[in-house]
Amino acid sequence: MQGTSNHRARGSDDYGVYDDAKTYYASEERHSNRYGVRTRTYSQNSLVKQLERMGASEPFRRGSHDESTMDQGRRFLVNVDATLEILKNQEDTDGNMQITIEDNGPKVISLRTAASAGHNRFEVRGTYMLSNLLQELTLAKEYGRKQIILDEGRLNENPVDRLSRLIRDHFWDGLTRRIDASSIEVAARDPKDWTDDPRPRIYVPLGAPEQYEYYQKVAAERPELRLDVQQLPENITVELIRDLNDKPGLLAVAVEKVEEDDGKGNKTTTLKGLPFVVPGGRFNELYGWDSYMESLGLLIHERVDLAKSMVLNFCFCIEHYGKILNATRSYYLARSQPPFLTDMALRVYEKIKHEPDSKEFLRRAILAAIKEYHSVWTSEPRLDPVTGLSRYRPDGLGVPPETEATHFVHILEPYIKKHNMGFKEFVRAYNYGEIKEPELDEYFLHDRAVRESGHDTSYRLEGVCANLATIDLNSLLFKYETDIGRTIRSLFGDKLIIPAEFCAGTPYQPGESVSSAAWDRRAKRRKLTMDKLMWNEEEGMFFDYDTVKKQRCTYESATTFWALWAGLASPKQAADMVKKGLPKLEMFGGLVAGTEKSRGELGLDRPNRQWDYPYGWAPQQMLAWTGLLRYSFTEEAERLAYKWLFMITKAFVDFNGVVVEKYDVTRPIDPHRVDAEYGNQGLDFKGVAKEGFGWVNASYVYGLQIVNAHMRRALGTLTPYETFVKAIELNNERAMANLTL
Ligand SMILES: OC[C@H]1O[C@H](O[C@H]2O[C@H](CO)[C@@H](O)[C@H](O)[C@H]2O)[C@H](O)[C@@H](O)[C@@H]1O
Ligand SMILES: [Ca+2]
Repeated sequence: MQGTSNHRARGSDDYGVYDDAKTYYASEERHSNRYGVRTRTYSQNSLVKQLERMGASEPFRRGSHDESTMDQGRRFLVNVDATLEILKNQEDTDGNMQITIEDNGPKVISLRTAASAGHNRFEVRGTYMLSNLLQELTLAKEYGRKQIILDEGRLNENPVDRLSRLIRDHFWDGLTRRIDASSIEVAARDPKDWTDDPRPRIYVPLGAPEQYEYYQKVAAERPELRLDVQQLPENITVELIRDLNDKPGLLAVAVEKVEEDDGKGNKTTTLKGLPFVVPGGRFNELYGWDSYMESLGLLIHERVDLAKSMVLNFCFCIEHYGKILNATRSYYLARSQPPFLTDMALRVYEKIKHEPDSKEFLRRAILAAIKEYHSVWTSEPRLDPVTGLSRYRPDGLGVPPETEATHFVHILEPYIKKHNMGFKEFVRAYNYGEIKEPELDEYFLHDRAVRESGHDTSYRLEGVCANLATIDLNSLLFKYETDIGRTIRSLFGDKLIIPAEFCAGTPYQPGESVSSAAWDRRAKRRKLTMDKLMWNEEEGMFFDYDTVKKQRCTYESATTFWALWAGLASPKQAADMVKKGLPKLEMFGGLVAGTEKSRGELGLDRPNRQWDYPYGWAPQQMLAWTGLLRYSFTEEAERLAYKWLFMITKAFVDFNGVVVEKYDVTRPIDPHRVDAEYGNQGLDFKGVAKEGFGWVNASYVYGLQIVNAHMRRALGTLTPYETFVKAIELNNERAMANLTL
């Protein structure tokens, strides 16, 4: 993988400068040699790798200069607590437990060198090195170290390498959850819980009796957890979901049976949760489209098992809850999120196809996707029967409880005044139908749809979303149709039998066989309808279609590029999008969610929305890069990826390793500062960031695969895109002049 090319391999007889924190700081031996005079004995394997990284070619010969060339640089002898104290008092001048370009300290600290047994000192300078020192010492302290021998390489590491390494070695693990006795405490925690007694609670579907029994046992054996185990009834109605809001809880997902040894040689069978990656911040459950984006990064980092188990968790959700949920909490039971299951399953399959059960894995995922396609996305209320296109339009009752407390204040205030009630009192009376307000019903119908769209919230969708056949959703469904058709044809002999358990909500009878032709027809029909109703050649963009007003919308959104990702656009449409659409949406840090013109004026009564200008989101970037590459717009894909990666890397360097949920792509200095809705997730850490944010982590490793090697190097030296381009042009001119033809 590109991202680790200049990192040292780990050998059992060797200390790697870039070892993960546990390996680095938990090793007694590494830090006990007070003078840092290590006799490096390189394993043959790590030696070969080291030489490869230095650009030497085989056959390698160990010459006399090897030891010095392989010297990893200076090492420091650091007293952890005392140095942390100095950093805190001297360098963290705004006291936020981070060292950033906004701190006004002297930006220099002198450390004792290990080779001199602490007699000599060396100065560590600048925000980046000092903040890395703070991060390293915070980790060292967590591992109980009082004194360490610290490699300078961990302080001045190329930032692209450092961030890639942190994502690979730390962030994925920090975001991984599984639901079973081993970790239910962490998995059940919900920072969004609004009740007075936010205790861990798990809801188990009726079709998973073993899990119900298992969690009851866990609750009985570990009363200190206060785990509340509830079984869901078969029929999950909107009234039930509303009633569960008094007792919100986690929803059970897939488990596997494993053998457990009780330590006395007795073997028993128990359940083990299939792991999944959560987005981060306040989002501590399995999400729909975040998981897809995360899987793109996980697959690059060879965490195939994790991506595979997320697909299996989605199959479980479709089988037991009828859909891939917005996320796995009781209050999300009625709504879904943008569907990506077929692409996710096919990417995992590509990685595991040599394994004996891989075909079965894919069959189950495709059957689940077929069920989801029919019963969720192409059934009413989501289906618009007139156009045959689909809309985000989930059922539900009342005010979504999981948003931040103040979110609906400005909407509800006039009604609260009218009924002369307090906020909570009004919300309850409205939710339970004691107060009828049809206008509010309409508002919340669209609000739920906005949240199902994943683009919560945006003026593109507010007050209208449930009526819109959006370009995003219909591109995704086109992708489902083409993926399903192609898979049935190429991998299942053009004949897929639908078992009884996948029939509910679909037009199929148990045992019926499905061929690719029907799926090809569906895709063709959708494309023709979308061309007719959504494409605007003059603007070079696809737009949403309002199925009630029967007109094309005008909001310019980055979702137009989803048509490229799905392969729905014609080559001419793709070229038009690049020529006319792209310039409207391309900013300093990559693609913006929508144009400023489309968002419109903001004011006291019209606050900004996080999925509008000037914010940029990882999924928009990733889908656009992939789509552009699909149509051979390599230069554009590379440029957009560079801009996004540059922005993330710069914020990472200047702001103590920060990686956040979304960025203000028009803000070169501090793009991580977002003052919209619930602010930004991923900012709130002390000393060292442990998780980043799921889809941004993924976009970083995925983007590094899109840019070329030149660009990657330029990113490592924080070269702005314009400077990089000028340097390339100059180089090209020189090369041209030197051409002797
Ligand atoms: O709690 C407010 C809203 O939060 C979620 O939406 C945002 O975070 C999700 C997780 O990263 C992401 O999938 C979504 O696109 C974001 O807008 C949640 O999905 C919403 O339903 C919820 O109301
Ligand atoms: Ca600070």
